[in-house]
Amino acid sequence: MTKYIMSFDQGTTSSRTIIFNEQGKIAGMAQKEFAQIYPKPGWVEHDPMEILESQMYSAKEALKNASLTGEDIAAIGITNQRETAVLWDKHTGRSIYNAIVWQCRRTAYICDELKKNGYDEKIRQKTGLLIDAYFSGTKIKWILDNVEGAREKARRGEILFGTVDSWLLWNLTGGKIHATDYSNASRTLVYNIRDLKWDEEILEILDIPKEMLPEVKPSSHIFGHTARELFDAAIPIAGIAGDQQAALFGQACFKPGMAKNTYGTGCFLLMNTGEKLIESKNGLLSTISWGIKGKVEYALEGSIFVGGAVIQWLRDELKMLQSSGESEEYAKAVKDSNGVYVVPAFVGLGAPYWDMYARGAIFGLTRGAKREHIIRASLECIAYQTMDVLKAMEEDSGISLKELKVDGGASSNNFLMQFQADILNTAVERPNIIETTALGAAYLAGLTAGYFEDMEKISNNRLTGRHFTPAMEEAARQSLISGWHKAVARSLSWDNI
Ligand SMILES: Nc1ncnc2c1ncn2[C@@H]1O[C@H](COP(=O)(O)OP(=O)(O)O)[C@@H](O)[C@H]1O
Ligand SMILES: O=P(O)(O)OC[C@H](O)CO
Repeated sequence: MTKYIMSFDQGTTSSRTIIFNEQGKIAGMAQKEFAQIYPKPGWVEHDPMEILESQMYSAKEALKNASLTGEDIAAIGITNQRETAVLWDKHTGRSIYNAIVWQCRRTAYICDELKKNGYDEKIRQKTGLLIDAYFSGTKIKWILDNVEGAREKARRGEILFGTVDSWLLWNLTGGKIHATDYSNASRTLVYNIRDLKWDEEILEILDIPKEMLPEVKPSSHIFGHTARELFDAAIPIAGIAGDQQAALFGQACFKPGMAKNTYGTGCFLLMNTGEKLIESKNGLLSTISWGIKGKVEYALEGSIFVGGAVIQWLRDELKMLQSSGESEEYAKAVKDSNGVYVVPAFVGLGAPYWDMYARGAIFGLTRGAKREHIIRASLECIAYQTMDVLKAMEEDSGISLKELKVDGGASSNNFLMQFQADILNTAVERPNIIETTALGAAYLAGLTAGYFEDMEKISNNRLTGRHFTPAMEEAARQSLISGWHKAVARSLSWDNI
């Protein structure tokens, strides 16, 4: 009987399940959006139960769409929005606070304190990360500081922490397995990516009890089996990776120097650096890409906090669009942005600026500025931000990319992809399947389950979809870029001066 791999892609705005066959083709899929909770400016939360329920709903729908049952699934792969922190009670299985989302800025004051105490270099050396509210460490501390009795219970091992993969794994296995993989652990700010251990010293600085942390396992590994009542089958959960690392795997970027950019809620440009841990001098992160067969490999990462989310903002908050896809027509309806620049620093700016206090702004408005210009400028800012991190990456790695591999929801926008190629003056290559995050998790699970033979076979599955070739005059390019940098400079430090 033919079997399939089921991927759970738990993203920032929706939970998706995609079922793949042996050629990496999609046999069925389903998706469910869930609520974004903004209790205060700059704060972002999710309800952990809604994360779980939306994921389970999409899994059942995907099976139905593909006319399959749990018995047809050889293995499950999990991939997830990273850094988002969930704390739950081991006995009741209930979360003790909403999930604090990676975008949330509430712990900026804890980060300032850490910086004031001179921990920057130590933390960078050990974790490959910078001190920023983005990562899980200060979010865990915040919950422990703010939920009465939580720290004592955590010390007794009664409260558990997990990134979203761990939360799903715990629930899928009926509360039996508390684990994560190397790639997710490397985003917590408390994991030593050189020694491959939770870092006792950083844990002490943040007053986080070690007892609450998950076991860290390889990304391609049998973590456990689903509780039989969920899918009428005990399916092995055989792969876990953070969504950006999973996309790197799904794009078959297996060799050092290979890179991809994913355009989802944020944008994340990752370059495989193999077994070498490259320290950035230009505001990028060093992170674990995956651990397979007793070996971990590293990546350089440029994290952009708001990518496709700027389009979602135009749609949901400003009501300028009915759908995200519509942005393409509006952008093409005008010949340029008419001097308008959008800086989408809604939750500060990530790489390479790392300013927790930058805030969003629209510059260059004149009486002639129309809705189309603002929509176009919103798409353009996604490409400018990618240009900034790509430049940093080329400097750090000494590698000049001949072509940028892209994926993620917003990469379906042809205007954006052409503008990206133009502004980079580098070709952009979009694969046939832009769901590479889910595909990467399926590959990781399928390798362990013996479903995919090896990484070479996986590389052969990759089909190129469309190439975008740069076509902008150099003078025009330089002039647009300088306008962008002027706009960014004016949005910095907005919230703390
Ligand atoms: N055609 C499009 N043009 C521009 N943005 C888009 C388009 N389609 C989707 N998006 C944006 O991409 C994001 C969704 O991409 P996805 O990869 O599903 O994200 P995530 O995994 O972060 O939830 C949303 O922010 C949405 O606004
Ligand atoms: O949900 P996504 O796809 O935007 O990914 C979020 C990242 O993992 C945050 O680091």
